[in-house]
Amino acid sequence: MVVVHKDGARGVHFRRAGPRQKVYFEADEVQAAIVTCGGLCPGLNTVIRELVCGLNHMYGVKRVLGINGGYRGFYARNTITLTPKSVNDIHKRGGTVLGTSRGGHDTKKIVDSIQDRGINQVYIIGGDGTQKGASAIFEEVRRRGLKVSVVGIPKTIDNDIPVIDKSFGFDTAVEEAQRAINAAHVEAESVENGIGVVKLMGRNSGFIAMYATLASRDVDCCLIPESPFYLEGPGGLYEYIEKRLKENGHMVIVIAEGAGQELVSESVQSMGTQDASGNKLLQDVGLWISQKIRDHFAEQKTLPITLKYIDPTYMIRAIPSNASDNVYCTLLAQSAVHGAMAGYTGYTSGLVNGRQTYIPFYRITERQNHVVITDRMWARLLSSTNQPSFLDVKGDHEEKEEEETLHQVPNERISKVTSDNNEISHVYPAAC
Ligand SMILES: Nc1ncnc2c1ncn2[C@@H]1O[C@H](COP(=O)(O)OP(=O)(O)OP(=O)(O)O)[C@@H](O)[C@H]1O
Ligand SMILES: O=P(O)(O)OC[C@H]1O[C@](O)(CO)[C@@H](O)[C@@H]1O
Ligand SMILES: [Mg+2]
Repeated sequence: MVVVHKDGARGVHFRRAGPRQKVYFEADEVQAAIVTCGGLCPGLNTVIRELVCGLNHMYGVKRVLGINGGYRGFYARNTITLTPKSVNDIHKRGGTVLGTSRGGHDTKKIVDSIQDRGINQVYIIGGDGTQKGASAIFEEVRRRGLKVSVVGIPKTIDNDIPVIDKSFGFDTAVEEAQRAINAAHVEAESVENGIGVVKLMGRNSGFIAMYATLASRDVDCCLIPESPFYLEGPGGLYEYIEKRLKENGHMVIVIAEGAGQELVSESVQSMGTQDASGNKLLQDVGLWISQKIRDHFAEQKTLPITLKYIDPTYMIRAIPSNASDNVYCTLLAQSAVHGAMAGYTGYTSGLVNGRQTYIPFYRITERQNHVVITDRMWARLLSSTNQPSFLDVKGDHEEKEEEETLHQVPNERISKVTSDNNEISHVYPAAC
């Protein structure tokens, strides 16, 4: 059964991944290359391993090169020969055996290198930036009329790549985040009015924070970039912390690194810089919020708190992938190989509605995936933590007050629509 939204976009279908009857490349003419770009993610080595083994075992391809250190490795570094033997154990290690980098994408130099080395299959593993780079390589390869398959494999622990169900490594990262949350909870519940603050990755998308919170059940408040929050006044964070401490004696806050950046910039001078790939560098919201909470309760003098701040940032992405991510990485890599061997190009291998598919690059690069705070999952989180939605921002308050002052009806009588005849009748309130 196919379930569609009544008003949703129709007619977007992706080609199903898998082996094809007709194989475009002869095994001995294939010169494949693999590159990993952007930040680390659990499962990178598994994908590399399964690409090498898939090419070799399924199609008899013997020549596979590893490009060292991300995109710039195409023109600035030596390559590594990859064989099933050399990659045999790498899935047990975190990181990427090929190395990675940000920046350094020079389309012309990269395609020159592809041409010079006689590469005819390029497997590019990386996040949203990497897929944009892969798309530029694909266009340049096409412009030059080269017989080269350019294939993307989506990677990001932030889960910010659109269309696909989720990115590999995400489950592993969420699982590892549990350890930090658990530590924060143990610290918080061991003292009077203890607060544990955990900062997790997610610069534009709060998926890791949201799923880590839902998985844990120890988290009382989850703050993500998509849901602006405020500290002071009714419905604010300080009020909620006070309530939670009075109710429960301790609390845990999970905050995504991209949350509340506008608040931090108000009080800390913005660095206003970017990384080598052009991604905005963020302020440390975890440190900032911890200090704000400490200062607030110190000023109040009514509720002495103890706050512990845990920042497991790189720990959740520098680890090997768990069992389910290993399976997922294997399927992505095998699908990528089948597509390239069949002669497809300009696609990303991805899971869509539970099916392995080939997604044209432009679908992946046209937008970013975000937590939709009006959607079910965020509502489920709010029900689970019972935290404020922070939708009642100051502006809304003012509006509400204005609305309330409009209700100046004579207080003896109120209007009601009757359910049986739909006529408006006037009834007296029960208390009168
Ligand atoms: N618009 C773009 N066009 C071409 N290349 C790009 C573009 N954006 C980024 N890249 C290149 O892609 C590589 C990785 O980009 P980036 O550092 O943004 O990481 P990413 O792939 O988005 O992964 P993540 O954000 O998950 O760490 C870099 O080498 C960068 O130069
Ligand atoms: O310090 P680096 O390597 O730039 O990586 C940090 C960024 O990488 C990501 O993990 C995405 O890969 C983001 O969540 C984070 O902001
Ligand atoms: Mg990115």
